[in-house]
Amino acid sequence: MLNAHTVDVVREAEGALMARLPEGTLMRRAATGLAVECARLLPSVYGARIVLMVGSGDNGGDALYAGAGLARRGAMVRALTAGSRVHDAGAAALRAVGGRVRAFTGSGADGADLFGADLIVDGLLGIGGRGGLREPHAELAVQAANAPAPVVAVDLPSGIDADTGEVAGHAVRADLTVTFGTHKPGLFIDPGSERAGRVRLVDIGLGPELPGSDVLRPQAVDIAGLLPGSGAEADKYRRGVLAIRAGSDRFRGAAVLAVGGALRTGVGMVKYGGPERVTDQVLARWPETVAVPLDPRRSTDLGPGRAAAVVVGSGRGTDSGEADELEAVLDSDLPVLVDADGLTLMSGKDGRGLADRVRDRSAPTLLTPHAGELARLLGDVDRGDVEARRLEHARRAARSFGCAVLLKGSTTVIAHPDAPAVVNPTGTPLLASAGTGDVLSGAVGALLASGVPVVEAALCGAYLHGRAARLAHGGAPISASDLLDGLPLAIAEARRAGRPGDHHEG
Ligand SMILES: NC(=O)C1=CN([C@@H]2O[C@H](COP(=O)(O)OP(=O)(O)OC[C@H]3O[C@@H](n4cnc5c(N)ncnc54)[C@H](O)[C@@H]3O)[C@@H](O)[C@H]2O)[C@@H](O)CC1
Ligand SMILES: Nc1ncnc2c1ncn2[C@@H]1O[C@H](COP(=O)(O)OP(=O)(O)O)[C@@H](O)[C@H]1O
Ligand SMILES: [K+]
Repeated sequence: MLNAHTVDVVREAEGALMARLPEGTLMRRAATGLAVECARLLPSVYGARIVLMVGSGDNGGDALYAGAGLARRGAMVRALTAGSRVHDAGAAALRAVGGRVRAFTGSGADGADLFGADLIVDGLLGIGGRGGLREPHAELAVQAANAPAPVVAVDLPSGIDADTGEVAGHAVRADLTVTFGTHKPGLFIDPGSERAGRVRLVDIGLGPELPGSDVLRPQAVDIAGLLPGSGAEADKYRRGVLAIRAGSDRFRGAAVLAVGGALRTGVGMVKYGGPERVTDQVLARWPETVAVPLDPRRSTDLGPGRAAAVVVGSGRGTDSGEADELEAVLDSDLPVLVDADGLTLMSGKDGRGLADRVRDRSAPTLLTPHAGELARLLGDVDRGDVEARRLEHARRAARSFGCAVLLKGSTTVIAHPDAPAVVNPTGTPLLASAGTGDVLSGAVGALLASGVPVVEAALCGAYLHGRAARLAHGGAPISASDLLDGLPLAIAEARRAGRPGDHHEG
């Protein structure tokens, strides 16, 4: 797992470490690591034209010291400063080895330097950044984006919120981010993560000072360890029975996709309950399904044999019959995944108290909203607020409903009231098509039915779902049905990553 820590935690850990070390040690370590990564991006350091964008804080200091190191190796380094002051010692170090330092004015000469650079280093703002970029920082970010050179962000791209990934206005778009000591949550979560490019962590000795993570991001090997039936975990989980209450006469495909998602992820048995015509279609595509034609659907009977988990809501409808069904499912003592129309019913103000039923459950519950559904569940925010600060809103919903929440979208985040948040690294815009969410609900449901704990099941399901999208057609566009063919490939890939000596980065 990759770890991320918030700004307050990083500052406290840095304070404790700095108190034990000679002054300037940490900045020297950071700048050395930064210079090494910059050099790697250049065909030759000697003669390379490097432009540093330097803000008034220590982030600018890191850039200046790294620039001095590169100038010592023959690079032509220019620093364009923004803000009221500049890190004096860093500027002196750069000047001492022939680098130039001047204030950015937006003149033609500044533009020419940026446009003619071989490499641009963004040392405008680090963890001290607050709110949207002010001028002239914003103008520098725009000019860097228009220049052809690769951009390396120092610690994090300037203009993204380190704790949330929020971007208010302009932000630097980096090809590579060199971050120090630990990852910052904003590097994992969109819109920030999308600005960060590749992320490299430089060890500055902070590890022993850091508490447990605020946010985790798994790698392939972590997923391998969670998958039922793989290696040492083989007898930990018993492949169980999953009951699926998805799809309706209007949305028959949702049932077919959810059942397929479960079967392809691996489950002992799927029991499908729904209207007769939908059931026929599910059986035609997946004859291994045990079908329970239900009409009326309010039946609480989950069919023959005891289910180990229930998926409810995808494409199901929001009439009173479906509300009855959701109520009955929530009253069971089984792990329950509530998706789509189930979430709409929970947000309803019809006095049924479905949200309270979720709060009162003692068995695990997982809500799987997209940003619009989460906004409706929370009631006092809109979709845009949720998309801007995904982690904050997923956490709020997890606390409010006392259960696990998987927030779908450009970065899928998973929150639970009693656990660190987890961010899925495999999301891809390939998934942004109708029906992919139904596949996800089936896949996560299968893991729940196999006994995987709720946060891990959500994470594993989202991870495999994202990999399946890429593997199904080698990165070419996919439909939700294609995703079903990608799932076995994704599972095989994760298993390979779990074999000793064959570890992949996630
Ligand atoms: N604290 C430490 O021990 C270490 C810190 N390091 C570096 O220091 C950075 C943090 O340095 P600072 O605390 O000086 O903070 P920053 O360098 O991130 O920025 C602080 C300055 O930016 C200005 N500012 C804030 N928001 C702005 C906005 N939206 N638009 C324009 N200006 C804005 C502030 O007025 C302040 O002058 C880290 O990100 C990292 O790069 C590293 O050298 C490693 C060690
Ligand atoms: N821009 C995006 N980048 C990555 N993943 C996305 C994006 N948009 C949607 N997704 C993913 O696609 C799936 C869509 O699910 P959902 O919103 O429920 O749609 P549907 O109900 O049509 O299946 C989710 O897994 C979500 O995380
Ligand atoms: K920066």
